[in-house]
Amino acid sequence: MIGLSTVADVRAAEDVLLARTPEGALMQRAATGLATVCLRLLGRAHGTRVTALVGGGNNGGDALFAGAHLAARGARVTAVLLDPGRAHPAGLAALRRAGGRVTGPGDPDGLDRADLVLDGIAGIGGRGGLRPEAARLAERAATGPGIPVAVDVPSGVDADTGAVEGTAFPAVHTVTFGAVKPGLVVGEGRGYAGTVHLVDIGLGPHLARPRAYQLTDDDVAAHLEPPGDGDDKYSRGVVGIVAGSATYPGAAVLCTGAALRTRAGLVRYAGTAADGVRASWPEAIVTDARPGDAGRVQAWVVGPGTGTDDDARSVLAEVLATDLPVVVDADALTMAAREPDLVRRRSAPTVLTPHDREFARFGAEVGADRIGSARRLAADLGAVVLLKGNATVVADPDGTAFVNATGTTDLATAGTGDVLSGILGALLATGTPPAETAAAAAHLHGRAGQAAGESGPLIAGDLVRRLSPTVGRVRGLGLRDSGA
Ligand SMILES: NC(=O)C1=CN([C@@H]2O[C@H](COP(=O)(O)OP(=O)(O)OC[C@H]3O[C@@H](n4cnc5c(N)ncnc54)[C@H](O)[C@@H]3O)[C@@H](O)[C@H]2O)[C@@H](O)CC1
Ligand SMILES: Nc1ncnc2c1ncn2[C@@H]1O[C@H](COP(=O)(O)OP(=O)(O)O)[C@@H](O)[C@H]1O
Ligand SMILES: [K+]
Repeated sequence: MIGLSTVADVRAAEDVLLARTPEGALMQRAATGLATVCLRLLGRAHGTRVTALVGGGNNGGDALFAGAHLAARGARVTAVLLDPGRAHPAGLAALRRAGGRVTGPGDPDGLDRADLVLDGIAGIGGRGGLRPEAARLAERAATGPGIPVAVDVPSGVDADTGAVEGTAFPAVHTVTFGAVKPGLVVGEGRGYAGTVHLVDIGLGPHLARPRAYQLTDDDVAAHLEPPGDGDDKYSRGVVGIVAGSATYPGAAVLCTGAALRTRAGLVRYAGTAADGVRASWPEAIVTDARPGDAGRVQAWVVGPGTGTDDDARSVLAEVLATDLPVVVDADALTMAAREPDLVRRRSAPTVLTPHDREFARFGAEVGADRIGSARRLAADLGAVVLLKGNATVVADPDGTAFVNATGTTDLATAGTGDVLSGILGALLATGTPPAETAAAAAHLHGRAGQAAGESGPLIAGDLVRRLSPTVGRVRGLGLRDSGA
């Protein structure tokens, strides 16, 4: 797992480390790591042009020292000082010694010819939307030819939430120090950070235990282990699907197929789209009776395409009255938002899987702080909330959160959510902790999306078709990651 550390946690760890290291040592580690990534991106230093946008804090100091490293290797480095009176003195001196040029914000000509632009305007000390002069430079960098590289955090991005007010520096690469900050991987910030490179400056042992994580293939592989010698079709959990309707059988077919393709132990289906499911998936055990008559299961998925009429409501209430884990998706979310106590009174795990509009039905818009919003709803309902989006967020009622690292915008197509709930139900039936399981499902779903999107636009059925090879691939990558 990759821990995502808040600004407060990074500051606290830095304080401990700063007291134990010679003055300036941490900034040297940061700047050396930054220059190393820049050299890799440029391919060579000699003859290249680098423009550093330099604010009045330590983030600007990092940019100046990295600029000095690059200048010492033959790059033509120009530092544009936003606040000349407050530019990091030692960094400025180092850059000058190495032959770098220094200008002010009125003379940022270098931006139009740069091979690489370093954004050292503001890092974790940045507050609110970029000031006009900084915003102008960020916008010019966006249209210029140079590779935009953010120092620690793209300026204008809130490092904790990913919120962006107005303009932010549109990085293609972000070189971040000590720990990945949540704002680099979630919400709008994710789009501004590009590829995140983590430079180890020795903070690790001093960092508080993170409350948010990204899962890796290695972590997800642990949720996808093949059956053991002693397993049979029942032993690793049976999932029950309540989805679709006579008018909308598609959701039932996608959800059931996704469950089968994720962990094909045994999948039961109960609902009014039984004929469609039978025709598509002879492997599933199908009934058009109520969930209680479907046979024993270890987890339920309820909601995709069920509608919200009285019958659908009574089926939802029946499923939520069980002591089994339940995934509440789509139409079931609309009904649960009207009667949240159906969820609150449960003691078994519940996972809600809203997109933004479904989330808002529970009383508040998602807003710019997606992790915070998911955490609030999870705590309010005592349920895991999987908030879908470009970077899906999972929040446990205890505050632990996960931000998904996989996926593609190709997933923005009808029915892909039905596939996610099928995957999630299948994994939840194994009895693993619900929040991490939900995060694993989102990860696998994203990987299937990436695989299906490789050859062009995808439709939801392509995800189901790609699931088996994707499970195999994630298992394999997991083995490789863990060094086996
Ligand atoms: N504390 C440490 O030991 C280390 C800090 N490091 C660097 O230091 C950074 C934190 O430094 P600081 O605390 O000095 O703060 P920053 O340099 O991140 O931010 C403060 C500067 O940003 C400007 N600023 C803030 N909001 C702005 C806005 N909306 N528009 C325009 N300008 C704005 C301020 O005027 C000030 O010049 C980290 O992000 C990292 O890059 C690294 O060198 C590693 C070691
Ligand atoms: N822009 C996007 N980038 C990445 N993933 C997206 C994007 N838009 C949607 N998705 C993903 O696609 C899925 C859509 O689910 P949902 O909205 O429930 O669709 P449906 O109800 O049609 O099945 C979710 O997993 C979501 O995270
Ligand atoms: K920055």
